[in-house]
Amino acid sequence: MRKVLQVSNLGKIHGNGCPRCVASTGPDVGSNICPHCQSVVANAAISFDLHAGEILGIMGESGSGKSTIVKMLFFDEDPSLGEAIFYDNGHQWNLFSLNAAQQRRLRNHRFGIVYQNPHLGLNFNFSAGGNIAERLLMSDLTHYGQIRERARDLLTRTEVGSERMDESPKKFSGGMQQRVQIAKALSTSPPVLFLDEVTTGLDLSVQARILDLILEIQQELGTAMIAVTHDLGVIRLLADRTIVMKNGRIIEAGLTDQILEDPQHAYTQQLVASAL
Ligand SMILES: Nc1ncnc2c1ncn2[C@@H]1O[C@H](COP(=O)(O)OP(=O)(O)OP(=O)(O)O)[C@@H](O)[C@H]1O
Repeated sequence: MRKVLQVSNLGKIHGNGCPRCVASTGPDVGSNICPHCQSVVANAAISFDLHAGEILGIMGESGSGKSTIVKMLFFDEDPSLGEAIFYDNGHQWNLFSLNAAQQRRLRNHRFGIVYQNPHLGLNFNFSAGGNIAERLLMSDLTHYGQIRERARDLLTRTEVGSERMDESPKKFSGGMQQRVQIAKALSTSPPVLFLDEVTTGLDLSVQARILDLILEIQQELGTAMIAVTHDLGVIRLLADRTIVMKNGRIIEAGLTDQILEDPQHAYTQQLVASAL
């Protein structure tokens, strides 16, 4: 399958860091805090590929470093270590060597993100349609009629309903707000979509419908996605392949079915057993 992202040895250290940070933290030590300099090694030695059209799950307990991976790839945080290559229409972008304008361009055109907290993904002072328009205006589409048409389409497709286009998302339920975030992220037809705990905190039936929508998008648009979650149910339903994290490191990676049926690492075995 065609590769869209190649992540190599990525890592993030909060604090001054020291030469012993990486070797002195991780699952073998049971901590992500460097005993020598007290820096937090949010993650290190993170390597994986993302292929066109697949959903890659990143699973692990709170604090294991999952969200930090997505934050670095979406340029919300600068990495301390490693690199990532984005393969796009014959171009290869070395993500962390790009200047700020190039990074902004990728964020606005080629990557989309849906956050757990809708306040991070949406501007609650704008209408649902206005939120989509805001993203489209940062890309190439500037014609008012075309923007409204695109917003209407997206809100229909994500089952928010085009009749609610001019309402603020602050009046919407949590599930609807996630749908508006998804519509906004999809507005530029990005080949890569990042999903950070998108169903956490929602009712189970609402969660199920959002997960169905995500699968429909994968099937219809062939969008490659990275889905960060601590929920094994979400992994089971969405992810083709899964990475399991603990104390800032990948402890297991492979096809989701294999990981769930025959987990190799003791920690994964415990996670799977506790969800049964
Ligand atoms: N700005 C920061 N300064 C210091 N430590 C931080 C900072 N941001 C994150 N961390 C730490 O980095 C580690 C990884 O955080 P991250 O948010 O990636 O974990 P996570 O697995 O996504 O957890 P959660 O599911 O709770 O969001 C945690 O120990 C966290 O406390």
